[in-house]
Amino acid sequence: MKEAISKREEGQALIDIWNYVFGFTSMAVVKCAVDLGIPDVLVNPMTLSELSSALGCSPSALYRIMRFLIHRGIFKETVNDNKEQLESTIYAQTPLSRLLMRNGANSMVDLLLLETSPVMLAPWLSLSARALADGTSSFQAANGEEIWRYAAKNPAHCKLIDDAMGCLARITVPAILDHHPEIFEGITSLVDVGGGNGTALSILVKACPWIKGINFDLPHVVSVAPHYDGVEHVGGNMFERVPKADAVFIMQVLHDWNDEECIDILKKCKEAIRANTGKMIIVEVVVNEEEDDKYKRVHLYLDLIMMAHTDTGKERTRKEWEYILNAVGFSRYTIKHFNYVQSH
Ligand SMILES: C[S@@+](CC[C@H](N)C(=O)[O-])C[C@H]1O[C@@H](n2cnc3c(N)ncnc32)[C@H](O)[C@@H]1O
Ligand SMILES: O=c1cc(-c2ccc(O)cc2)oc2c(O)c(O)ccc12
Repeated sequence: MKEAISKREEGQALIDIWNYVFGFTSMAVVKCAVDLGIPDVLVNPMTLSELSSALGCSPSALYRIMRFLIHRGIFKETVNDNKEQLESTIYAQTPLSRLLMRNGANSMVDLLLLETSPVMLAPWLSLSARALADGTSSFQAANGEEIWRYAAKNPAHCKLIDDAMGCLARITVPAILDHHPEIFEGITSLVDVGGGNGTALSILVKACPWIKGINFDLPHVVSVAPHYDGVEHVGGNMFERVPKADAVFIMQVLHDWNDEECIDILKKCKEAIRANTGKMIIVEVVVNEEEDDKYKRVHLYLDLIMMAHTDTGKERTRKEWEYILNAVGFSRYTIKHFNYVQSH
């Protein structure tokens, strides 16, 4: 019996291994579909010939791309009810492809464009045993600078990062407001440290008009940030000084840094919050090592993204966050969970 199981497992392994040898194909074909604009064009079901003429691309190549994406559940193929047309099937959207529409609800396009950019892909190729052994930053090995200095010197890439983070903020901030609106009660001013182009704060102050928002990031980032009512952009360095406010909000920033750097950043944040009644709001992933929850794969992806894209960043478990919070002197804290997605 045991031998039969191991034979079956070995057989399955010979199939599964190809997911890792050719895994990049899925990302590349999804990127191709987004570049072609297939999710946006296919708002109404179309035949292959209608889609290829709408996109201006070869029907034979398009057929093969759609065949792959349908197999992965990104589009679907249904019976063509229009009997006047020769083609018996039509292509249609799915919930997955709607997330790849450039202006769709919860669009993930800007994050996909960041992750599939040559600058962000290159570090994965230098994520070698040597780099892991001597702690060389893969991003720096591939691009010559650590990510934030690189972004300061390359405005186009900085925009890719800012747009990607804005795309995430449009998903995470509404989820935070939906699950935990009480967090923002009693706050009249809030500084978003590492707030990027201000997308997160623009959503927050719209939902909480009693809050004055200060979007704090590096000078080269805020200098090109759009105007938002209720949001003041301030340039600076979070390792030196953070603008004062009732509350400090810091989202997906600490995971870019090691423990000592996080402690330094949070000490500057602690100095900035209103004495006695001020509030520190940290939005980060908490890796659940005990059980396999449905977000664990995303959290582990993210941890490796930090390994590839930052010098010292990582995702952290509850215990690892508690070490940092205690080291900063936050004796009292509450960990509130929220799901990125509204799992109906
Ligand atoms: C991963 S992004 C997070 C952006 C935003 N909080 C969000 O979640 O959408 C990290 C941000 O930290 C900013 N940052 C990096 N080093 C900084 C520093 N020394 N001072 C202030 N901001 C910094 C970057 O410019 C970037 O906007
Ligand atoms: O490439 C990234 C992606 C993220 C990221 C992705 C998804 C999330 O839910 C949160 C964050 O964060 C990054 C980051 O903080 C960074 O410094 C560089 C790259 C990325």
